[in-house]
Amino acid sequence: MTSLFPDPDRPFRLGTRGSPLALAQAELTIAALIAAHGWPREAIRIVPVSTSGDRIQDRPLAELGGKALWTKELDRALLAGEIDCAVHSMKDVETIRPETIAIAAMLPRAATQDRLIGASSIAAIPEGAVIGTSSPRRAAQMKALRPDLRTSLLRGNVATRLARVDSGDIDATLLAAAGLDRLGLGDVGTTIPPETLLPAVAQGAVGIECRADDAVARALLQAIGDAATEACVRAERALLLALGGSCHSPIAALAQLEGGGIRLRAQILSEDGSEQVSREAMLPPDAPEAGAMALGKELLDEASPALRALFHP
Ligand SMILES: NCc1[nH]cc(CCC(=O)O)c1CC(=O)O
Repeated sequence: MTSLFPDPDRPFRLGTRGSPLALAQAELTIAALIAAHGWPREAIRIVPVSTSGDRIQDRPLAELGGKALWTKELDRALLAGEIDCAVHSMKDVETIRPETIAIAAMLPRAATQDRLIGASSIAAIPEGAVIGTSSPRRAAQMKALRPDLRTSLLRGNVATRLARVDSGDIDATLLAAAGLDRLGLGDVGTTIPPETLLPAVAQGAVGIECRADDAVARALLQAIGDAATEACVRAERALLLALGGSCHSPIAALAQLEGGGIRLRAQILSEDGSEQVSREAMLPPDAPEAGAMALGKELLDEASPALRALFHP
């Protein structure tokens, strides 16, 4: 299609949070756009946008209002026409987006697993040790596997979290392998397989949003979208929607292409890990949403009333 870009006077403005991980994800997006469209680097300008999630570090995300903390300032800049697209970790993007904003593309998914920092395996974590995490999923999963462990709130960017383990403030933590890899920390920590720790919805996926009515940006971004990633993340997000979709409740899910279908594994847990329900389903890759939502309902049907009460479908 014909487009305004590249035009040195009108670069494609790419909005991103300013954290090192967000900037690394912005650079991956820029590399994909350059490769797809043959643009010079100057055709794209990074516009850093500070979000409430970046500014408030001392309280759990769930308490502060959830994932909107990562998106609302970027949404505003997008809708105000200050940026042409916004790059996000899909894990941090709310399940229900404004109708005026479209998820135009997702980059090929990176590693989906968590890595354990501070011990060589979950079994090797000392008795009674403190796991730093701000994720209800990780806290519940660790307590399910090791009821002797305690958890303490750990927020901040990846470097801050690693430093808290190094300083001995906490004994161990879990971080997304994707984030560590993107920061050049591929050798940090032990990768835990999904059979042991099922990851968060959309972990490892980078999504790029634009205004829903911006056909030019949408087409430019669609060229860098990875269909397999988009189908799998759509399935995981539909499951999250059926469960009431928030980061307040311990929910884990992983969709992967397998033998021409999508295999969706899902788990919900009580906050202390004492109860967990796991289910999986094979879904059609072209329309996984209905089956994913049905799987979410199955999980809730199987849960005790106390566990079900954590969710708001
Ligand atoms: N909630 C923070 C967040 N959002 C996305 C990632 C990692 C990158 C990804 O999952 O794609 C992280 C850090 C972490 O969980 O270790």
